[in-house]
Amino acid sequence: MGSPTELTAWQKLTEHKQEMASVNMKSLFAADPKRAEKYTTQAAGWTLDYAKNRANEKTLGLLTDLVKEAGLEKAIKGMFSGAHINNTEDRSVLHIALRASQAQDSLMVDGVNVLEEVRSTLKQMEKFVAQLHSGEWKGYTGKLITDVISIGIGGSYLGPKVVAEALTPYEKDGIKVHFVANIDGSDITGKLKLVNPETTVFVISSKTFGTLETLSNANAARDWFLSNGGSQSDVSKHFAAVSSNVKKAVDFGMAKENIFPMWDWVGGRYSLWSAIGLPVAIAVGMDNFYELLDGAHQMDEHFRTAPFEENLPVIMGALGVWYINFHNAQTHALIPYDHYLRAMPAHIQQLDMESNGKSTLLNGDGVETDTGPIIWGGAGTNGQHAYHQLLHQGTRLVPVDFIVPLAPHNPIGEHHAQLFANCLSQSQALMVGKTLEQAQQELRDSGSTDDQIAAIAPHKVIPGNRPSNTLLTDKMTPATIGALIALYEHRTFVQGTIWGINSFDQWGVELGKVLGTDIYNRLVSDSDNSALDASTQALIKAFKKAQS
Ligand SMILES: O=P(O)(O)OC[C@H]1O[C@](O)(CO)[C@@H](O)[C@@H]1O
Repeated sequence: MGSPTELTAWQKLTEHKQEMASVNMKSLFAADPKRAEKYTTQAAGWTLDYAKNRANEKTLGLLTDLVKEAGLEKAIKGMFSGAHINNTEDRSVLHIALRASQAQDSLMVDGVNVLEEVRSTLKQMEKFVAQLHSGEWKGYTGKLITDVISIGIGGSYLGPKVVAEALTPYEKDGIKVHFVANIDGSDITGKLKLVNPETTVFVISSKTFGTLETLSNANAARDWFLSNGGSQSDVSKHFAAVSSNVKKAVDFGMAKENIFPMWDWVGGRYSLWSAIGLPVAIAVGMDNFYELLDGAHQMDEHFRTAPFEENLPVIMGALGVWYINFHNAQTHALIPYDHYLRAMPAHIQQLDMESNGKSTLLNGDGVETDTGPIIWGGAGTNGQHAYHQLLHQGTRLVPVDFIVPLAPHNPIGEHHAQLFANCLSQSQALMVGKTLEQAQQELRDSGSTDDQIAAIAPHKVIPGNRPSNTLLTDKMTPATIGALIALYEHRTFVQGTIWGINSFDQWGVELGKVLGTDIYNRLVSDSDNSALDASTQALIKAFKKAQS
């Protein structure tokens, strides 16, 4: 596909944007008492209320036309059948296979039934998790394992970390799971201070087993283990790996049976459902891990089969494009009103920005439109006392997704009712805003003079008409969290398909890696740096001076 600007629906949306310029969401609600009902839809334990958007029936009709014209139906079929939709790496994109239903027994990709591989890996995980929790697996001095440190970065870290944190209420007793990612030595140093080498297992998660940060941290962990009582022959009792590079993991000292496979058809940022999710399974048990997979599968089935007009990832993806490309929204905020889900925006940020931060169309031409937005956010209500000011009165349009459960995990006092009320009040305030007349009246009612009203009222005006979605679920469970993350995975794919880009490669990351190695070599040698730019030369000099 070429540029989406060539699509008829895109051109109609450009015109339609002008028609909508004077339409306020408040008037859309006033004109249609059924608006909330009409623009609410459900799937996999989630209700999406998308009524607070700058959209009417025509907008939504045109957005549906757009996804159809962009070939989403074919793209979905391609993904679910294992076609090589990652064209630049000539790979299938099959995170959906990692959570396929047990009722499906084959998914043939390039002559291999990938479901057999997935299921045998799940069995291997089951065994490993059971051995750790039952106490059958012991450390080198015969003590029970109390801590697992997962070492990985990017997709081999964020997804599992965020989900493990989100599932805190489901943690099994006995084993504490920690995560290390950063090459900054403070990360691993801090975690090693918490644990005992006799009772700690390290899981090294790296699809390639070649990532600088992960290997450096894995080596530091092994050195620490060896210098604190462990011997080389004990390494296999304390280190496991998740990787598609078995040879490198064996060379490190892992026993073959403690190496969990990965496949090139799973992208890093989509890999938490594979053995990369092992730390999650250890933290919450395989039963909950299976629930997580099942929730994601429910969303997959919804995405695959529901009409686009009722399809959550399609609606959210298309509305996102409406704001990014037709309203110049540069960012999109995710605000979970759930303490355990507070790190979710970071995972979706990685998922979306590594996927859709692209400037080249599938056919190799440059894009003519904006693509993936900056994804950001954080937990409500904390953000209300920080960045929400910009959401309400700043100059930028920031579409928001509010995510909130109906029931809390920790019902104390009025906390949950207050949390829920705050969530609703934010989406309401973003939509209704405050007019100058309202601000003036408020000041008048509180006894302000005319001069004071004239000076202060303009500052109290809140433009309103700012869009948001609300995602509601009964409770944050493994299944609903699985479905939620799958929803965002598919939303990303919908948008990538509309823009005509490949959401599944990440060539941009490579340049930083290559230059990082080059500069590291310069820091630790007497190389001639005169060909480098003056700024980089000076910074290298500063580092070397500090070491001398
Ligand atoms: O699992 P690996 O091979 O260590 O890679 C880690 C991460 O690095 C990235 O390539 C980005 O640098 C991610 O896509 C990936 O999840």
